[in-house]
Amino acid sequence: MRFDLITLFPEFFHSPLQSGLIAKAIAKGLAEVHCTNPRDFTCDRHHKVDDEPYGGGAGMVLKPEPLAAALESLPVVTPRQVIYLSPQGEPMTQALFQDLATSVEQLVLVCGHYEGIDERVMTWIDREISLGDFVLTCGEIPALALLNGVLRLRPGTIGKEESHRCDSFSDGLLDYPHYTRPAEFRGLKVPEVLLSGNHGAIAAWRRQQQLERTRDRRPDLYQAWQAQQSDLDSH
Ligand SMILES: Cc1cccc(C(=O)NCC2(NC(=O)c3cccc4nocc34)CCCC2)c1
Repeated sequence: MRFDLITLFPEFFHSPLQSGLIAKAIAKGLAEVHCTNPRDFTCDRHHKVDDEPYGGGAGMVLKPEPLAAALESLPVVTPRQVIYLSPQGEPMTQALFQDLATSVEQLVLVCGHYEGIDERVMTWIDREISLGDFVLTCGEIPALALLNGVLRLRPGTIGKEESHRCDSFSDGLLDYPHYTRPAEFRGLKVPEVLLSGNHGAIAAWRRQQQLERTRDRRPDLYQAWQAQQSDLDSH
């Protein structure tokens, strides 16, 4: 899978691309990640990538020419999607990651800065996706989240030991609590069931924990899960 990051700050991605999951996937040839800087596509002496907003107001807007030129400079691998990371986008979910991981060979991720990008750049954008409803200073952080979430779902990227991790969330529940050695730490004990070796009881306890935590902490997820369950039961 090929990822193209359109970013004014390619150095932002240097360390994340050299560590962990992404580095392993790149080393295994499962992914290519390229950064393209719109500043390299400016024609003026000052390499201007932003300008004042028409209509006035504070802040600056990313100019359309450098972004469009950067996008048009990319090789095209199909199927592809050009995504603008944006607070106006559809929210990131595990289902969205699954969809992207299985439906495209190239993901172009456009990262905004300042107040955003000139609206005319949307001509080149297929989809807007958001990390969530809050204010950030840049689109690079959401881009990295999307890259990580999609890449880990591609076959071969993560070992078997990791793959169960998404099981709980892929059925829409929060995770159960995790423990490791020592069995007692500062007087804090590990739940007995986990030391029992009774795998049926352990699985039941974990499922119960997932349900309780989801019900208590995320009633929205819990309701969606219940609806999904009754759908499954009625078929
Ligand atoms: C709720 C709200 C309303 C108005 C502005 C902003 C805001 O944060 N504007 C600033 C920018 N925000 C993001 O890019 C951004 C932010 C959050 C999630 C995201 N998921 O993808 C990209 C994301 C846009 C251009 C550069 C940074 C946020």
